[in-house]
Amino acid sequence: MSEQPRQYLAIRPRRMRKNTFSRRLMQEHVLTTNDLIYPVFVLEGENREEEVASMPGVWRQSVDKLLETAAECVALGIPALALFPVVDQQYKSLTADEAWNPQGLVPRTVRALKAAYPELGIITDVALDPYTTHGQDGVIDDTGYVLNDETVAILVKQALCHAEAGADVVAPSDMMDGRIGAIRDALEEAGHIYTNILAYSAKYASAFYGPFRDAVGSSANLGKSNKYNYQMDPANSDEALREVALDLEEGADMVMVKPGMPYLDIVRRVKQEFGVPTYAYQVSGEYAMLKAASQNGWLDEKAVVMEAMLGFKRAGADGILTYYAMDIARWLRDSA
Ligand SMILES: NCc1[nH]cc(CCC(=O)O)c1CC(=O)O
Ligand SMILES: [Mg+2]
Repeated sequence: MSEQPRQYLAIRPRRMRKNTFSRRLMQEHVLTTNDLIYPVFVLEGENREEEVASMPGVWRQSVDKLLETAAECVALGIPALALFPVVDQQYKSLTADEAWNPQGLVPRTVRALKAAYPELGIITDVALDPYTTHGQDGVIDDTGYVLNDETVAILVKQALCHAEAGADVVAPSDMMDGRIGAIRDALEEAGHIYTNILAYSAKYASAFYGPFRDAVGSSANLGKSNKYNYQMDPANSDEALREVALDLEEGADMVMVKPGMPYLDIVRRVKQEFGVPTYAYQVSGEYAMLKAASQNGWLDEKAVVMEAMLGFKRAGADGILTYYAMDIARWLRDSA
């Protein structure tokens, strides 16, 4: 006996999608300005602004100009900036001493930003690549291998220098082992008990960092070498959980997954497993892709950027570091 076909569809998922009100009621995730961290590039001098060739709309700015950008971020309600220095070649060395110079570009910029906009969160990058002549994130031996413990000792000085300048959050992005614990101990000992650590726990050896290395001028120094002996293999996922577990045990307050869009599975697993504040970095190459396609008229920029943001939120990110932060904040404001 053949089965009778059903006469009516009891379940029609499209019913809920038919009207705007029910689509709104059914919406599971929402992006707000509270989710945004804006990465900025600072350089020496006054009244200087240079657009990054491979990142149209992204600028390297001297501190006075950066203060104007910060004012806009405050007005737009962006919670925090992530600061990256463009260091003059003359200050680079094998031992990256400039990384912890209290009069260096980063501490000077932090002091200026905190004095002008105390409520704006300032996140500093803890890593040696802007300060080494070879562009690696740490100090190297004569084979070019990045030395772990020697590097961590310098990262501790760098993090302390940033905290003393008033950074709210120090963000080690170097992937050395044990640096979170060493930095946490040093901060506690120095009385900086409220300095947050945002650990780049799962940072992959990614080709999507290309435009960033142009922006800070480390790509020429790096040449043909790579970062495979400290950044993670894109083939791995369990390893990310082990890295996050270690950084949390060592005293990280927040963890970062980087890059973003090709690694949303990692964001999801980290958030699900640990339930800690989890961030994703939509990196320079992701920005460059979306920007280039939009400039060609191949993609609708606002639509794809907002869709990408919802992807991060769905995956479980509590916030997104994105070069689009100011554009997004304006779009959110104008559609409110
Ligand atoms: N400490 C290195 C660092 N800090 C920020 C980025 C990349 C950020 C981006 O691509 O937007 C990188 C990657 C790298 O050069 O290995
Ligand atoms: Mg680690």
